[in-house]
Amino acid sequence: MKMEQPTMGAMQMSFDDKQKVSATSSTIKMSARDVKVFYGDTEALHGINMDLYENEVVAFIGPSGCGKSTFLRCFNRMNDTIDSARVTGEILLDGRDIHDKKLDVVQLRAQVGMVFQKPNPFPKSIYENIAYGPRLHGLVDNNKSDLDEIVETSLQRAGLWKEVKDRLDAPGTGLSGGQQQRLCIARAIAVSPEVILMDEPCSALDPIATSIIEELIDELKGSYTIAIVTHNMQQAARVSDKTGFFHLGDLVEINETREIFTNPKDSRTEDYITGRFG
Ligand SMILES: Nc1ncnc2c1ncn2[C@@H]1O[C@H](COP(=O)(O)OP(=O)(O)OP(=O)(O)O)[C@@H](O)[C@H]1O
Repeated sequence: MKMEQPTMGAMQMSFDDKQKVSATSSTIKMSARDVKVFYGDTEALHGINMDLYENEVVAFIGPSGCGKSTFLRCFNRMNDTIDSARVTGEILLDGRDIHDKKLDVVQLRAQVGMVFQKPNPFPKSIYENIAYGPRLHGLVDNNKSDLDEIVETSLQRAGLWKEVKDRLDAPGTGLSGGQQQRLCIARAIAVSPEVILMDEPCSALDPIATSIIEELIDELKGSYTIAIVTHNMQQAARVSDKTGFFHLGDLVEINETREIFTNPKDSRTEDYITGRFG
């Protein structure tokens, strides 16, 4: 995929235009402590430490293969689904170890929802795409009006309600790519998550659909903690409060997004954001 490589000057302008304000949240939602991930014998992540704060958007940037997606998947144990993957270290959600044997992984993945690169609605109606999770998690007693309300609220929060309210029985797969991605966000929202992980959620979308999702991310952070992997540095600058730069399986630095793009501490970060390597 082609990467945007804006200059520092261009990046500065986008900050000035938006007058982006630094994050103010101080409550840690999730923490990673000395997290390593191995695929077979290969160590892909070399002991990462990071805190995700409530109501904050953190962007993970870095060259292809540096471990951004692998690290993102640690927060809801999606690496468990990869046979060769082994995770060590500690990941805490509200101070609780998510690898605790008593913890229900299905419940964890509702609390820590995920949106993927390619929109992946179920081959079901728009309504059923949203209703499935709340039913599975017992959030409603199959009470139609409660379920209707969850479906409507979730679609509203994902900015899709107006476009689909008259065709809730139509297949989710019949929507445009951008609409499908918002459907997937609505599906994640429907099970009352606290954290939403997004793995390049706009990479398959056109610029208009991308900007709708970016606006949505800005709204959603009022209610959720969001971590987003992106190849697009302009996008990281637009949507995130903090940015972490990864390189060869290490988290080189994480800081306020403005700092990362205007005053990086590590020469590797500077080389990356100025397009010297990618
Ligand atoms: N399922 C897997 N099996 C074996 N190795 C894997 C697997 N998934 C990722 N890796 C390896 O782990 C390393 C990190 O990959 P990862 O996909 O996390 O990086 P990334 O920064 O998200 O890359 P990209 O930006 O290209 O998506 C790479 O060397 C990759 O080849």
